[in-house]
Amino acid sequence: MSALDIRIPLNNGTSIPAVGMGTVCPEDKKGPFKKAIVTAIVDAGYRHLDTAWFYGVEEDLGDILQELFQEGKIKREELFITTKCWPSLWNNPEKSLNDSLKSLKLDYVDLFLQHWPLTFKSDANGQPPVPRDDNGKVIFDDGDFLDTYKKMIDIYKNTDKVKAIGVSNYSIGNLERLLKETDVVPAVNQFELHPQLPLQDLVDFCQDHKIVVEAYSAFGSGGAPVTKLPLVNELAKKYNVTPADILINYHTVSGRVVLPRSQNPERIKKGYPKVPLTKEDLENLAEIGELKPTRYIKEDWGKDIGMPYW
Ligand SMILES: NC(=O)C1=CN([C@@H]2O[C@H](COP(=O)(O)OP(=O)(O)OC[C@H]3O[C@@H](n4cnc5c(N)ncnc54)[C@H](OP(=O)(O)O)[C@@H]3O)[C@@H](O)[C@H]2O)C=CC1
Ligand SMILES: O=C1O[C@H](CO)[C@@H](O)[C@@H]1O
Repeated sequence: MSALDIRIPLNNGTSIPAVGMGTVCPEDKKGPFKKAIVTAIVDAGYRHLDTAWFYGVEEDLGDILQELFQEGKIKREELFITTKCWPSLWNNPEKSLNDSLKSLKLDYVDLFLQHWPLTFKSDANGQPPVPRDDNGKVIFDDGDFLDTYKKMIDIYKNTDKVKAIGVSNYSIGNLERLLKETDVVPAVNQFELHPQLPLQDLVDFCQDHKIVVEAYSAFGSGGAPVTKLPLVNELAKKYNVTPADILINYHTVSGRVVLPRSQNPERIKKGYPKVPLTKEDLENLAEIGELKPTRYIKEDWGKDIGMPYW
């Protein structure tokens, strides 16, 4: 039984595979990228890819997908593909989406996210992606971050380019504003989440409003520090699985999506078995972060968005 086979219903009547392959690709891993994606889809059975305009991988990903489609290894409709609008294109999400579709060589994505509730002051092509002044400080635009989501609603309602829309890195306060001022509840909210950062209030808020939670950096990002926690390793021994399996199931047994990244074909091929974590296991895991919250992705532009423990 594989966690890769679990699907979670979305509030637009479709569903999403609970485990999605993360596609952030460090510069030194660009070589193994193709092998990683092909292994994920063909050998491991991943059906969900999480990418973004910002990641700089969409052109390569598009080439890889075309090859797989042409070889008959997978069909477009069997895949769930997410992309995201970066804050440097906050006032033109349609351009962000069109750029992504062109690079990915796709007609539509299954999910289009606002990457951050932020506005950067960049040019009409979204360059530079992160504008900074001479002191290195991020240059924000004076627009309203919610305008991006409002324009995404227009795309959702008036085109066939996206099956669902959602948000990422939205705090409770940002979601409250969105729910008050717009008429499309985001299908998902994607944010950092793992036993060292359980964010139970935000998770509950999302689930109460039928917004599926997507966990990013579930291993703690580069070097996978969360896999090294003693309790995670004890549970791995108890269930005869790997620490990574425990961290994936921490989300999937709770009805959440999780987006692991790996460039290691052996790890990818193995996939993730279902692990019957108990309520007590989940509470003990979350207690780690309740006692000592630890966030691994602490981009300087994110410190004022209202997310706890920045
Ligand atoms: N919306 C947003 O703002 C953000 C979204 N994301 C999304 O989430 C995805 C994942 O998050 P990310 O921060 O990239 O990284 P992860 O938390 O998934 O960690 C990746 C690291 O874990 C290692 N790893 C993978 N599998 C295992 C394993 N079985 N055992 C031990 N180590 C392992 C990888 O090494 P190796 O390659 O050698 O296996 C790599 O060093 C991103 O790719 C992106 O799609 C991420 C950050 C922000
Ligand atoms: O999605 C994202 O990935 C990077 C970090 O890996 C982060 O800045 C961005 O939101």
